[in-house]
Amino acid sequence: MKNIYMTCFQFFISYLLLLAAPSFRNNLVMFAKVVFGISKSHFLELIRSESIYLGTRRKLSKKCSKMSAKYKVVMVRHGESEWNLKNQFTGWYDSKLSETGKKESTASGEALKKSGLKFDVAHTSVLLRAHETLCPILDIIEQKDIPIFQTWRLNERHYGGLTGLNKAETAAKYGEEQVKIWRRSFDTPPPPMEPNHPYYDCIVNDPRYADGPKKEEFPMFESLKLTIQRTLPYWNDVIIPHLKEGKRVLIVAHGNSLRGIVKHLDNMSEEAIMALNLPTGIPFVYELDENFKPVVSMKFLGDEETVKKAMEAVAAQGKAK
Ligand SMILES: O=C(O)[C@H](O)COP(=O)(O)O
Repeated sequence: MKNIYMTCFQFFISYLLLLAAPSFRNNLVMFAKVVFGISKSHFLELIRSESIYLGTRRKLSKKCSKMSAKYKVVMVRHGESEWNLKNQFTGWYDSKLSETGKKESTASGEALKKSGLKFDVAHTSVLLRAHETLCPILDIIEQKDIPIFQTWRLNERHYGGLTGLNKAETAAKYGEEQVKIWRRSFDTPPPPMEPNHPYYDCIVNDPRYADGPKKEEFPMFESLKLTIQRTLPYWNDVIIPHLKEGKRVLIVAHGNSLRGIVKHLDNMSEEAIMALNLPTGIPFVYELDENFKPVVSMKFLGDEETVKKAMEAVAAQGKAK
């Protein structure tokens, strides 16, 4: 009985705080503190992760639903790679798909087949894991003959000196916060890849880069901001013209090159994009209006719970074991 009185009292106090405190966020923080007894930082972290994933998307789809769609683009982050499996920073290292990654690619193809989506053109990076994801997809949807455009501009962001390091071990050494900054901050880049780095030669001298990037633009590290600076020209100069020609576009690329495109399309803030972790091998659909603004935003071809769990697993890769 005493507990019931106590709970009612807490709700009453919280209600008064909701009316009295100056900002809505502070109100919520106080409400959570009084009723659930959780700290401000914990509560803000909860708001951040939940609201970015659910709230922002709901807000976007509400805003979008009034407009009419003219273009459709489907994006897929490649399936799990061997280095994803070993939890190593990969960037421009050319890791192959793991066995799970191969199954994810097949599952992507099957999801696309089930949804009846067809394409006129596919765009991908020059990295094997993206190509190994795209091929079974096209096979399953019986569209092996469509033109495929490969470009370094859709490559994963270059992880610089972190390339090859284990993410959990790096978190244990430098702290989870630092690893989160390297992985998810908008404009703090990882340390550069120096010429004595074990993977420097195989990346810089890889013949597939003979036609670009130019020597002076060849990255030695990239933040998300820098990644967007080389991805967006491709979106604007190649993909948009294809859409304007009425082509249905499929993009198979990487966690961070796709995050850059998503940030651009959904006009996400630097803070909001930090919380987005794209899962491997689950296609997602954008429908765009005549001005290339989303009418349908990041609609995954997978059930919400599976997608959410897969996103959380990607976020957790940067935790110390
Ligand atoms: O390059 C990598 O290591 C991954 O493909 C993307 O990694 P992230 O989720 O740590 O940015």
